[in-house]
Amino acid sequence: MAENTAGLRGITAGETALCTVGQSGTGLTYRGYDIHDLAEHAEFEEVAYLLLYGRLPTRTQLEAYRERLQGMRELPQPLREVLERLPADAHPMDVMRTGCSVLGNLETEADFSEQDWHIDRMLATFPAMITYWYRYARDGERIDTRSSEPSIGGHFLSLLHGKPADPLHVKVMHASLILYAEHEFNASTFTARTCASTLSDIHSCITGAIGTLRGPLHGGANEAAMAMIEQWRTPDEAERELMGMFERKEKIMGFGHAIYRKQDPRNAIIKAWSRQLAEQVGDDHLYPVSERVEAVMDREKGLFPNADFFHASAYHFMGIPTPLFTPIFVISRLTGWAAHVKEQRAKNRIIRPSADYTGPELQPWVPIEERGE
Ligand SMILES: CC(=O)SCCNC(=O)CCNC(=O)[C@H](O)C(C)(C)COP(=O)(O)OP(=O)(O)OC[C@H]1O[C@@H](n2cnc3c(N)ncnc32)[C@H](O)[C@@H]1OP(=O)(O)O
Ligand SMILES: O=C([O-])CC(=O)C(=O)O
Repeated sequence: MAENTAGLRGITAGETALCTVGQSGTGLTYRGYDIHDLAEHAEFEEVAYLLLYGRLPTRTQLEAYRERLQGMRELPQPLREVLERLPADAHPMDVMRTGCSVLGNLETEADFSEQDWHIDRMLATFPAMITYWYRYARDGERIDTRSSEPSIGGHFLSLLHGKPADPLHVKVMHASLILYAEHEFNASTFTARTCASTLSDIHSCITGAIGTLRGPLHGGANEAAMAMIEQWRTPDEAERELMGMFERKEKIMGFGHAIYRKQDPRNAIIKAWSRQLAEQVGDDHLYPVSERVEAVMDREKGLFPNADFFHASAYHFMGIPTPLFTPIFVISRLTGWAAHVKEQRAKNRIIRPSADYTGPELQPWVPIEERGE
């Protein structure tokens, strides 16, 4: 029987030198480097450089790159004004989508030779874009969007909390941003590449990708997973409620994957950080609940946690509000999206697949007077 190709599953839709997903069943590499090595040894900015510029930076290149990004963090005043006008109850992913689009109006990519500058500018401003809106909407405060934190993750945390970031949290942010940075032809990256294939500008590519990442079947799953686990006070309660969800045929967010069949290699890494953070904050239920959910999903459904599931508890333990979880994914995945846009532009043909027609046969035209009420 022909394989089920709905959702383009199993169809090769192009080439990439950026990433392999599940090539050996469970593996993940960025430009040939294993995700375990990157998450253990690298800082996020090194991985961003690797993805965007094709090789790991030397120490001098990394320092220069970090300094360049630090110097680009200030938000343009008209963008602040737009952010202030967005509703306080807007979804932060909608804020990111609008913010990116506004930036593209204020600093338009006039020519592809400018692409690296615009990518760096987005990388530098996205943490401030979301935290400026969040702090204004929540506290009515117009925060200073500069910080002395050299890393993107530390910068995000210090703007969010209004104080220097905890060193352990900075480490977790490096790992988290590395894990989320790139994943081949996932839905949001494919959106970015499709947009790029029309020779559109970089902000349009990234804005479209943000909208695609927002959905709960993709990046939005980390928030949905948090909403689920925070309802449960004990592992036994979690197990009982999960069994009810199975009966009602509900999807369990943060589990399963379109490509991986046995495990998502990012899970063990973020799970270990979640465990360490649970110890740091003295958590006695969220981490045990998460572990029970993992065990029950394996026992009952043979499904494993994807990158999103233990990100929920990890981010929560760092004091990050749930609606900001997916915007952090944006801050990270921007690097993968942008690297794919560059790759598409370097060897472009407009992406335009075909469809099998399932509509009616050719029909005679019916004038409007003859169509009835
Ligand atoms: C960073 C990321 O984007 S990772 C993905 C984040 N998304 C989520 O966590 C949302 C929950 N998971 C899902 O919805 C899916 O697993 C997806 C969207 C990730 C992958 O979808 P698909 O490729 O269609 O999944 P797949 O073909 O493996 O599904 C096989 C079966 O398992 C079921 N299944 C898969 N995931 C789940 C889940 N999380 N909960 C319950 N059942 C599930 C499917 O409904 C399907 O059953 P069916 O054949 O009776 O319809
Ligand atoms: O690859 C996918 O389909 C989804 C995913 O895990 C990601 O984008 O990180």
